[in-house]
Amino acid sequence: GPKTNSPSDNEDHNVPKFIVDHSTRTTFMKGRFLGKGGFARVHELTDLTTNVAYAGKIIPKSRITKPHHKEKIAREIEVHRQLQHKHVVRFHRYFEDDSNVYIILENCSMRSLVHVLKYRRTLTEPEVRFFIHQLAEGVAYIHGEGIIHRDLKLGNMFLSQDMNVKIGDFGLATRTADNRQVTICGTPNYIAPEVLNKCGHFYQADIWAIGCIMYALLVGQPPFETDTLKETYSRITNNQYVIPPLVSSHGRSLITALLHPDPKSRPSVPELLRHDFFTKGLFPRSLPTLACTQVPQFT
Ligand SMILES: COc1cc(C(=O)NC2CCN(C)CC2)ccc1Nc1cc2c(cn1)c(C)nn2-c1cc(Cl)cc(CCC(N)=O)c1
Repeated sequence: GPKTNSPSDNEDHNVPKFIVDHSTRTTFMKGRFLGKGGFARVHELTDLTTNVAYAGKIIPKSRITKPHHKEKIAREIEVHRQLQHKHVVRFHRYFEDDSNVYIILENCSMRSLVHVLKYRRTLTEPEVRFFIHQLAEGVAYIHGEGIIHRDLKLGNMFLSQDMNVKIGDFGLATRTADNRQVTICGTPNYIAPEVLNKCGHFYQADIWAIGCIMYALLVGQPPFETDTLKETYSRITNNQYVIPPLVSSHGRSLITALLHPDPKSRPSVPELLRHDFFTKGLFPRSLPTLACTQVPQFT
């Protein structure tokens, strides 16, 4: 269509085809637009030295207007760059030029579980075992590094070409050390009651989010979803949700434990990984990419 001439639009779109990281003299070629989130527009960026394609978050500096914007991006980079695990999106590097900040991340070519669930509506229990187990392994690693993600959701569970879960987007993550600050910076999707009631934000809030994600994958929608944020928050505070009969007894038992209103009563990640939901049911070693669009046949 016609090139709009509004400055904001141009500044977003005027990223050159070739982007140079002068600190390492690496040139990236900008490929197709993958999507956007927060201040970032994401393109496929290919490192011309290695021909490896990445997901490059491009953040125009002109959009980083307030100090807390800068802090949020700095935090995302500072937290994410130190993490290295099979189920965490690999942070490749970051650099900046006069116009933009570039965050170069592992490309997850099967996108995220948001897209899988949109297409499939619900997943089978073996698939949910596969995905939730990988998510929990990644969360165990992050917590072991003293980090709380604080915004675990389907859209942050990226999928690699071989259908493995990669936890991404550390924009709201925090260290347990500076966990005294209880303000919620964003509106995390699966916000835990103790966070809503400002009783502090600890590892158990991520466990709660895993419960919300597990429920959404099995049932097809999140446990506390209503038409208004006010009603949703009221249901979260009152722990008001229903697990439909289609969910197995082990699935029901695990969801109930993860969504316990008292954070101290929720299972730790190691307890979660030992739950009968994982040990007493078909647990696929891998998933075919076909599972993004149809029910896979488990042999
Ligand atoms: C090949 O890999 C991808 C493909 C696509 C894709 O097909 N997007 C289509 C492109 C065409 N348009 C019309 C619809 C979206 C989307 C994401 C891909 N990979 C991909 C995307 C990735 C990452 C890794 N890998 C990471 C890490 N962070 N992000 C990331 C970050 C932000 Cl801020 C926003 C988004 C967009 C969310 C979305 N709609 O998927 C993604």
